[in-house]
Amino acid sequence: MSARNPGIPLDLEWVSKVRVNTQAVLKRAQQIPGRNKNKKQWQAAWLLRAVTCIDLTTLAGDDTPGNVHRLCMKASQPVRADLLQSMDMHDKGLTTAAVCVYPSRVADAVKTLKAANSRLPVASVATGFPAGQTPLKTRLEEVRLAVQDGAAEIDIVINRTLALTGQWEGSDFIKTSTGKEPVNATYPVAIVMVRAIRDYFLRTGHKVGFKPAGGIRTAKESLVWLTLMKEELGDEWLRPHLFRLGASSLLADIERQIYHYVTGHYAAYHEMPMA
Ligand SMILES: O=C[C@H](O)COP(=O)(O)O
Repeated sequence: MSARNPGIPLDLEWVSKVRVNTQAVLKRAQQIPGRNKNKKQWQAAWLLRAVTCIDLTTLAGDDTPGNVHRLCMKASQPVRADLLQSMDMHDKGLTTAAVCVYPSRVADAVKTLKAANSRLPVASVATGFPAGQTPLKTRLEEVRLAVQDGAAEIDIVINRTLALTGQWEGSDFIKTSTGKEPVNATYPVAIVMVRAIRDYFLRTGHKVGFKPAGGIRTAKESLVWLTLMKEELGDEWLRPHLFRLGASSLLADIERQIYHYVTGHYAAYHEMPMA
């Protein structure tokens, strides 16, 4: 994580002055997918970078200690060792950025990672995820309990009622969505959000991170997200302290593409077991 954002007094005049040129944003969003033309080893390098930015996530009602254990092991060794060896990346300590689970599964994740001698952070969604419609008292208690169980990062569902009525302040990271909505991370919305991050940085000097989440499933999409971040905010926002991809199944496709890069053919699904 980057240095904490101390926040600034809420300036609704600044907010109300923001204007978005919808047509220009939509045009820009259409262009970005065509802008990453990297081939072969450069593309493989970008895919490995994407892996380091993934919050490998399981947020299912039927999560168990068992599947959280598998998720953590996968996050600690996200790409098959023989593939990394072929790319001379076996000794770089490649991991995802974090694992992301429900508060009640934090202790399971922490236990597995500790046993595996991994320093990977555990992120917990909290505060009445995904609707966020629980009282402040229980929201705070949920955060306290997740931290007590060892969560290093908390994905807070903002109180949208307060946000819509202009009662909000700064944060360290902003996330597109919970991943549980019919529409989640989209490029046009992301462009508006990252430009707000840029404005905030220019005005205050504080760097806020960005996390698109929900429905990001293909290696190709991960490259588009990296391109968007690089072009809109610069190279520093291509690193896990300022950029995360919240995703449950993206890693599987990235590993398949890396397999293809290394071997020249696609792996059968049974050759790429995924947590
Ligand atoms: O924050 C993470 C998202 O809930 C994951 O969404 P996904 O299962 O569509 O990848």
